[in-house]
Amino acid sequence: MTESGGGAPPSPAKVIFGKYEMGRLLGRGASAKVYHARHCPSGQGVAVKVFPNPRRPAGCSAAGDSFIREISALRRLRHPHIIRLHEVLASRSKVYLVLELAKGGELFSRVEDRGHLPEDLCRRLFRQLVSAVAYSHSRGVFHRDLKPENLLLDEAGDLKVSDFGLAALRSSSSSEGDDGELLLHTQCGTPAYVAPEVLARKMTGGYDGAKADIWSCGVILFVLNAGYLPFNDPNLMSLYRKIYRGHHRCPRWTTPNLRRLIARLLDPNPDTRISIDGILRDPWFARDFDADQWTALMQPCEDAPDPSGKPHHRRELNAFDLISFSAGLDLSGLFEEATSDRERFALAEPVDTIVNRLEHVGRGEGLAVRREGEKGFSAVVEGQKGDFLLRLEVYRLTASVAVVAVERSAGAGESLWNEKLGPALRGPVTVEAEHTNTARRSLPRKKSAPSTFFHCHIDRAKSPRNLRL
Ligand SMILES: Nc1ncnc2c1ncn2[C@@H]1O[C@H](COP(=O)(O)OP(=O)(O)OP(=O)(O)O)[C@@H](O)[C@H]1O
Repeated sequence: MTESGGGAPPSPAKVIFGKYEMGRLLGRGASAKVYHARHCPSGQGVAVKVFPNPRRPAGCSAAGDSFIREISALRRLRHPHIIRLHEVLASRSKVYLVLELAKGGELFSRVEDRGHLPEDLCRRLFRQLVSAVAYSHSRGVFHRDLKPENLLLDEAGDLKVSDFGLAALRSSSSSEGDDGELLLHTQCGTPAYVAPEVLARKMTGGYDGAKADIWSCGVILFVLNAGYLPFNDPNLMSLYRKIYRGHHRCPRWTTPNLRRLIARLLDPNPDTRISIDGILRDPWFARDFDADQWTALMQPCEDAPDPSGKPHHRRELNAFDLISFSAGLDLSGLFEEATSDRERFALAEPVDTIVNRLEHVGRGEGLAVRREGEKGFSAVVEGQKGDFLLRLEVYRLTASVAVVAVERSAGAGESLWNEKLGPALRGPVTVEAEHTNTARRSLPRKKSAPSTFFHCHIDRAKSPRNLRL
């Protein structure tokens, strides 16, 4: 939702992480607030989406899940009509997504202002939307919350799809082209834009994320052309009934070809609903269509130099990887303050190297170090009389990156960790932040440690030139 009249900034000229000057509130949604900000070194305008601390149980719409989904989705996507994620920053209490700024605001406001849009403009925006959706699907990302409020505009009035907080991702292990196998079960989205099979998921045992997004594109096309929703009712059950039936009435100015395409998009049966390929062949969509431009738009964008002008050295791990590669691995501890008996941090080393070093140092101190566990590695360090001192769990994130979880007993365990094992394990290899020589991406060990415990940089990519539809 856009803030009318502009909200107050979080605090006057507040600069976060030493490089983003926070400005006015651009909008707020269920899970986050979005601020205008200026990247101080380059002066470039950005949008900073601020999520609260995700210390919460998993769920479809709450903030914790939402930002992980959004990061995971956006890191796969580089497309001129999808909002670009520049950087992820985190403090103990908040996660910040630094996003490309959409200077033109929400498409929704444009439709509200003008009542409805002329047919040629509908076609241009719809093509841009379909190109973004087709590209996302080809990269295994299903948006699941497509609606005009999530469609932003840039300065030139071109479309930018945003808010992937409800997206579903096909696991990278599944092969390309098996979209049909990704049957989803979670009911997400905004009722007026949600496909009938999503509402009926309990009966069908799942739905196809690609077909559900295509339905939402149909609702959006209808809204652009009509200026009102195809299915609307203050009573939710009546609304659902209208959606199941798929009955809609196009305004009188709708041309026959557009009417036919809308009917094929708003087909309540996902099996007979038009596919992306069908849309490309549709006469209304295909009018003056440039197939070469389309093909180019489906290619991932190339990388571009860092906006700060510094050479960018891509590292194997950054905070962003920590979050988005963490499926199945509980990294919630990374967002909690370290306590005196427990902490977690990441190391840019293979699991085996870490455990070997732990054994080496531990034995040098006359301690027993036992390896155990199958999930990742657990190493238990015991004192000479067999009393428990430390438990370390070392999880593999990538071949050369691991997360270490430490639990220690009070007294001897704590001093052993602080004075010997901790420094020996962390050594000089703790993952360092991009653009800073001193900051470390490990959790702070002591209360005096800075509140920023990691940040990362995400490659910016060039938009292919002349590829706007
Ligand atoms: N990149 C951006 N550039 C400009 N404005 C933006 C940007 N991203 C978001 N906004 C504004 O902030 C509002 C809220 O953002 P967004 O929809 O991403 O938040 P959310 O909490 O994920 O929403 P939801 O309630 O749909 O989950 C948007 O509707 C839009 O007005």
